[in-house]
Amino acid sequence: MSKEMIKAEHVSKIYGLGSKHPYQALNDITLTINEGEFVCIMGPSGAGKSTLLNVLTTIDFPTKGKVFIDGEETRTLSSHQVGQLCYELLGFIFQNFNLLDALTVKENIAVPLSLASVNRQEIDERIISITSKLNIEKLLEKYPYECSGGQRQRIAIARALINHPKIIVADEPTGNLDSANSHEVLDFFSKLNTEEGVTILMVTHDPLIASYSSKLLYIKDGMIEHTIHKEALEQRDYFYRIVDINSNEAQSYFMKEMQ
Ligand SMILES: Nc1ncnc2c1ncn2[C@@H]1O[C@H](COP(=O)(O)OP(=O)(O)OP(=O)(O)O)[C@@H](O)[C@H]1O
Repeated sequence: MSKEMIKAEHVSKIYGLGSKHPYQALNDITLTINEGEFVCIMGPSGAGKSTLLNVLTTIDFPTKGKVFIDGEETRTLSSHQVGQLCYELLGFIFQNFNLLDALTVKENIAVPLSLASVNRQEIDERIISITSKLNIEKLLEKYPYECSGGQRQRIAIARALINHPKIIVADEPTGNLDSANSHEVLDFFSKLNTEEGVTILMVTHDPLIASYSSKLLYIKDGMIEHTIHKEALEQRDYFYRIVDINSNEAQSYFMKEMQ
């Protein structure tokens, strides 16, 4: 049986609880993400995609319900333990890259290891290995603002992977890239997933990007509306199913708005 990497039990998230205008962003979500799955979260703007990603990965915590990462219930951990869990298991990649312009590319990539007091030689070896895989080994002494968007995204990916995470967490990771760069990044993620068994959890708006996943969670109004498994489907047929769900949902939204 596959190992459960992330599990959510009856998770709800209410922003501004106790304020005049509380907002329920997630409503009673239960799900499991097994080791080696590549899960995409899709849904309309404001549906709760980023909130779900954040709550599943310790960036935020549920108002109600429980989240487990590798069997640990996140709410019960101290902030030190959360930091340790993130370092050992999770690699984060965001749309806006979150690179530090005052540091060189090499220093940016080394940040997670420097924070964990890994020795210099080990840091250098890991940087050489990951940057050559991502074809950015010539950029190490540059600063992020001297690099292109595609290069910056690869630097952010290198930083996320430098601690050999078991789970990659990505929120619109290709949102700022052109389609050639997006597909290069997705091919890289796919390889990590199929060849190294890295679990991937990703938010995207793009059905073509989502068609690289093995499971799609379509969320609407803070609830999981559809779950689709790729299983034996060809990527093309899986893509069409994802497109169908998105367009059916867009159509019913339009009909509701027009009434
Ligand atoms: N810190 C916050 N305080 C109050 N409400 C919030 C907060 N963060 C998000 N929300 C609200 O929660 C809902 C879900 O937000 P979320 O960012 O998860 O949506 P999303 O599906 O990722 O949207 P998008 O595709 O537009 O990025 C939205 O209505 C948003 O306005």
